[in-house]
Amino acid sequence: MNELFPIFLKLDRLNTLVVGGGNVALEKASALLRNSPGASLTLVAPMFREDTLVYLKDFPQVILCERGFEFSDLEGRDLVICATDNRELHVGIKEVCAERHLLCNVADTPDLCDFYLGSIVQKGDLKIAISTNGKSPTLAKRIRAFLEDVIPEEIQEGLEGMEAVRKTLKGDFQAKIKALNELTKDLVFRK
Ligand SMILES: C[C@@]1(CC(=O)O)C2=NC(=C\c3[nH]c(c(CCC(=O)O)c3CC(=O)O)Cc3[nH]c(c(CC(=O)O)c3CCC(=O)O)/C=C3\N/C(=C\2)[C@@H](CCC(=O)O)[C@]3(C)CC(=O)O)/[C@H]1CCC(=O)O
Ligand SMILES: NC(=O)c1ccc[n+]([C@@H]2O[C@H](COP(=O)([O-])OP(=O)(O)OC[C@H]3O[C@@H](n4cnc5c(N)ncnc54)[C@H](O)[C@@H]3O)[C@@H](O)[C@H]2O)c1
Repeated sequence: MNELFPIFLKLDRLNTLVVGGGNVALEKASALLRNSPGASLTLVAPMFREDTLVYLKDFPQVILCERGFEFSDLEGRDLVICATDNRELHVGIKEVCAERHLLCNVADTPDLCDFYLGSIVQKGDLKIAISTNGKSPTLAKRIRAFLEDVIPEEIQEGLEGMEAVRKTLKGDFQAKIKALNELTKDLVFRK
């Protein structure tokens, strides 16, 4: 059984640190920024790969610190993602994060993670997060691609229609739920 609990974070209100500036750091930072372009994000690394620098150019709020990680970098953070090539450093950072009740993800190291990144399907306002409980990120990627393909773009119109209706509904909470269930009961998605 997958016992992970998914939540949807407002990353523009949280302060996230990515330790590392190479391929894996780019993968994790781009996963965050693809979903939350306004994410408040800092990367610290003595070396930033060209690809990372090019990608991050489009996100002026992202702060780059070109030096080795220091424990003071953890001050004021809400989330930390370790993505360097130094495992001992990751173990040390994870330890201090635990002491400070800071949520920490160590890329590709499930044992050290408080949370995993998921595979994310996005269609307008609809977002679906997929987890395989760490069993197979590749399968998660395949399922994402499948869902992206079968969920129609028109889902956004449906969502906007429902939003408009729910704003106009009068009556008590139970009556609203009944009306909304009635409205959506025959909804079938076809491509
Ligand atoms: C979803 C996604 C999010 C993201 O990172 O953005 C993500 N990994 C992605 C891709 C991917 N990662 C890897 C491959 C190579 C093929 C393969 O191994 O399958 C591919 C596929 C590819 O790149 O094509 C390597 C890998 N990953 C982990 C390990 C360690 C281990 O399993 O022990 C190793 C071996 C490293 C090594 O060999 O040394 C571990 C984790 N990777 C997770 C997330 C978490 C579990 C998510 C879940 O429950 O499914 C978890 C536990 C922790 C974390 O990192 O958060 C993103 C897909 C985005 C998308 O396209 O939709
Ligand atoms: N590239 C991949 O897709 C991949 C896949 C599986 C596993 N890995 C493993 O993941 C690790 C990272 O891979 P990568 O390709 O991102 O490497 P990389 O060389 O591109 O990046 C490593 C980053 O870590 C930074 N770093 C090193 N010491 C640091 C410190 N003290 N403080 C802050 N940053 C520091 C470096 O400056 C660099 O930016 C490696 O151990 C690699 O074997 C990589």
